[in-house]
Amino acid sequence: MTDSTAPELRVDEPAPAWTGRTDGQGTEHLRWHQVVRPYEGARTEDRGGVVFLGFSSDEGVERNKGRRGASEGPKALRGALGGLAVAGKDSEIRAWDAGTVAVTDDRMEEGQERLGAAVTTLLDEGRLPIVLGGGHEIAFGTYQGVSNSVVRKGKKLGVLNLDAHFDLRFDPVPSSGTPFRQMLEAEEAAGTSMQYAVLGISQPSNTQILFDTAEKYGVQYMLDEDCSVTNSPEVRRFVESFLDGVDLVYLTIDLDGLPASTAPGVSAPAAYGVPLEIVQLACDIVAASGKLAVCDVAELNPKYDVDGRTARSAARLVHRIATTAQNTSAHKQEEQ
Ligand SMILES: N=CN[C@@H](CCC(=O)O)C(=O)O
Ligand SMILES: [Mn+2]
Ligand SMILES: [Mn+2]
Repeated sequence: MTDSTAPELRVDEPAPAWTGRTDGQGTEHLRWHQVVRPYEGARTEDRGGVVFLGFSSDEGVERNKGRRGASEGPKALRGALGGLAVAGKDSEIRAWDAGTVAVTDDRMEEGQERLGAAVTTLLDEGRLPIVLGGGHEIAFGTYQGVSNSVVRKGKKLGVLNLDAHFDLRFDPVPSSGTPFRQMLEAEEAAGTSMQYAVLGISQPSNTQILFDTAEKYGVQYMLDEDCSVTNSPEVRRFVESFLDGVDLVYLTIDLDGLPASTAPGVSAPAAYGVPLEIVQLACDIVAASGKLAVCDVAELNPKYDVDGRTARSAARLVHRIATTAQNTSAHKQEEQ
């Protein structure tokens, strides 16, 4: 049973009904829309499992001079994931939808705080929160959630960003381009320790000052050009070495790290990009490590998507992470 004194999770929009093709009710027919149930806070009896949480926001991308539309990302991602088939014969997948935190008007910071509070509640209950964005300002909300959770206490946090961009901008106004600088500054102020790593950096999409900032903060990164499928052993080494140096991981996926052919529905499509195979490999390694605390997916912009490609790619990654993480001991139902 969950702790009846645990705070209720507060969102702005309730979980929608999940939909998708239905082939039958037996476990051999299962798709995600038949598995995901509305999350009921302290009334949700067992622990563990995955909880999806939407973060609907355009404000960070707007402030960062990008293209609006990511606020519709949670809806598109739920829609794409709903129709995917659950893996395996006797699936142990347990998944809930807690609804959506929505940024209204320009009140982005308030939304990030509400997202953080929701993520903290879920982490403190032993869940794996998977947050569906929303612009990459989602990251400073998710980060607040993990930082304030009991799971973080005394642990070195690793933040792995799969992204073409560092998002370490020094702009005075927070946006989708600043969350990791905000985190690193918060860690400095709190005297806590965090390692930031990025897979897929596009050199032409990041000015020299961003590389200088990355160096100042000891950021580990690999360029998109070095993330080809033939170079997958080096990618594996990079991710494993990052994992070795931290206790707990926050994995954040910015879909603009994928090639524009795979992910056209973003504010800043990638001319080069990291192949889906490699992004999935990184996700697999992290999800199977037992260190994954929380994950989010950012920048899905259905307005610019083509045939739902970006939503489908994102859904496939979420499917993979949720499945792999639940097959590792860390997120299996606690045996008490
Ligand atoms: N979160 C996105 N960040 C990128 C956007 C780049 C662009 O719009 O071209 C950045 O600030 O560098
Ligand atoms: Mn990006
Ligand atoms: Mn980003």
